Amino acid sequence: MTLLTVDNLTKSYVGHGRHVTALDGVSFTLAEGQTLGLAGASGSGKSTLARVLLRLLATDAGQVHFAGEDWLTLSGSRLRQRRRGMQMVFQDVLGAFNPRATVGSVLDDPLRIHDIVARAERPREIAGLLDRVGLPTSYAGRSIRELSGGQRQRVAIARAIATRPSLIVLDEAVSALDASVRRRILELLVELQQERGIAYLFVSHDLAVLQVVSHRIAIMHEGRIVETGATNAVIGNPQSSAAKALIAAVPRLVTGTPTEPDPSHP
Ligand SMILES: Nc1ncnc2c1ncn2[C@@H]1O[C@H](COP(=O)(O)OP(=O)(O)OP(=O)(O)O)[C@@H](O)[C@H]1O
Repeated sequence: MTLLTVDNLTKSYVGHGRHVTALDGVSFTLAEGQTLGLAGASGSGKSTLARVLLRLLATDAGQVHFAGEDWLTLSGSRLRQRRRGMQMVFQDVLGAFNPRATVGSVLDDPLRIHDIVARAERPREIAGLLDRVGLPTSYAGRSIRELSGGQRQRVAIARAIATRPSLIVLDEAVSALDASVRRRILELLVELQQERGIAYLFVSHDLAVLQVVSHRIAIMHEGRIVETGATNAVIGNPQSSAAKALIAAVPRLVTGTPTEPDPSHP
């Protein structure tokens, strides 16, 4: 079943005498429980697309259907209600929080705002979320600033899954992490997807990361999707010059091996 349909999205930034077309007629679909990897060089429009989908940024034109709804026209209480279905993990989303905020309060927010479980149940739910992302439950009392980058991303993932979403948009979610930490976070994401049937839109400039998690890959270049296909077809036999350039930029990429996404080979 199709979960997300993006149709002809267009977005320009205007200001300081400049006009930049960041999205130029972007269309794609994403099925339930699947991962679409969105790759592209810096400035190709990936973050703009992620922000438009999350309703953090308005689009100029185009449509999005998400979970059967006309997503970009939702507003007010209906939008607030439906946001629980689409969550995000950004490069350092927790960096935007008050650094003194505790892990427990960061996880309590979505549970309270979206009324996921009764108030009395929340501490147990928070402990379960921490445990699921591989953190000790005692971390609920720690402040965000005490955590390493990898631990922060685990909390960000726990926060994203707290509302039991059908889609998580990840924007360079593992890019700032060391290779071994990155590999373990990718494994966790793959496990969570298999367990819970969550779809991911996984934005990264790094095709080696996308190869691990993606069922399909879309390549962005100058605001357009210039190529899309099954992960190993795109990596093994790229058609566009943008895809070829991204592949050339990752020497460790395993090309020409038609296998399923495998979390043990990042
Ligand atoms: N707030 C803004 N004001 C003006 N131009 C912007 C703004 N945000 C992005 N742009 C421009 O829009 C284009 C697309 O940027 P975007 O950040 O979406 O690309 P990206 O592929 O995510 O790149 P990166 O990986 O470097 O973040 C770029 O040319 C960028 O300079």
